[in-house]
Amino acid sequence: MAETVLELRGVRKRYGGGASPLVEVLHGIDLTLVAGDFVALVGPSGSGKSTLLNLVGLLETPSEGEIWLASEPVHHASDAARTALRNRYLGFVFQFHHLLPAFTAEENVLMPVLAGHGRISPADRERARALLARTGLAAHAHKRPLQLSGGQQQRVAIVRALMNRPRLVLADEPTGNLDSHTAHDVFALLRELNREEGIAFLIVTHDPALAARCDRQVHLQDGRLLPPARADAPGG
Ligand SMILES: Nc1ncnc2c1ncn2[C@@H]1O[C@H](COP(=O)(O)OP(=O)(O)OP(=O)(O)O)[C@@H](O)[C@H]1O
Repeated sequence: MAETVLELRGVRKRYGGGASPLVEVLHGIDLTLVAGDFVALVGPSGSGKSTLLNLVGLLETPSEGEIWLASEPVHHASDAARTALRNRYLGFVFQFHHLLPAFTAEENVLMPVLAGHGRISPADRERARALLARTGLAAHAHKRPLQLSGGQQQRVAIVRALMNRPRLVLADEPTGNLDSHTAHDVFALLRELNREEGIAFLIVTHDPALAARCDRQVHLQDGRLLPPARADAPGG
């Protein structure tokens, strides 16, 4: 059986308190992802997708419930521990790539290595070059972000997310800023890297066509996950 990379048990998130009213936006989320999973997180605006991604990304803490990454409980981790856990287990891809404009593609890709280990080894450089070549960017490794197209910039951001060999990549509208043809290519690349590297992906997307290309869709509505649609259900 594939190794569990993420487990949420009864996760609730509330905002406010004190002078402002307390509002619960996630009402008891249970979710499991295993190695190699390729899962779309879908739901209407305001349903809680970003909140859920921020909790899994250890950018926020749950009000109740448990979050496990691999076999580690992370819901009570300190700020310092969360930073270390993020570097060890997680990669991030956002709608806007957030590449550093003053640095080349290769330097941008090496940033998480520097952040995680404090130094860059020859093996790290080799992995960076191999991944850039794998994603069709060999000739662009020494260019700065502004010298690259939108699709190329997003591929650099994807390579950057994979550098530390994460168990799980969290992608928030990773193709939301691209034209549909480029979005298709970038999504296909995510899929190939998922298969080749066995990394699990949790992808927030508003695009039903892209969501349909994932192995599984999890639907959030009003802060709750809907039961999975059954393939044998009428109309399903
Ligand atoms: N810091 C906060 N304080 C108070 N309420 C918040 C906070 N962050 C999010 N919310 C509320 O939580 C709910 C879920 O928001 P969230 O951004 O997670 O939804 P979403 O599904 O990602 O929406 P979208 O698709 O529009 O990005 C919304 O009602 C939002 O107003």
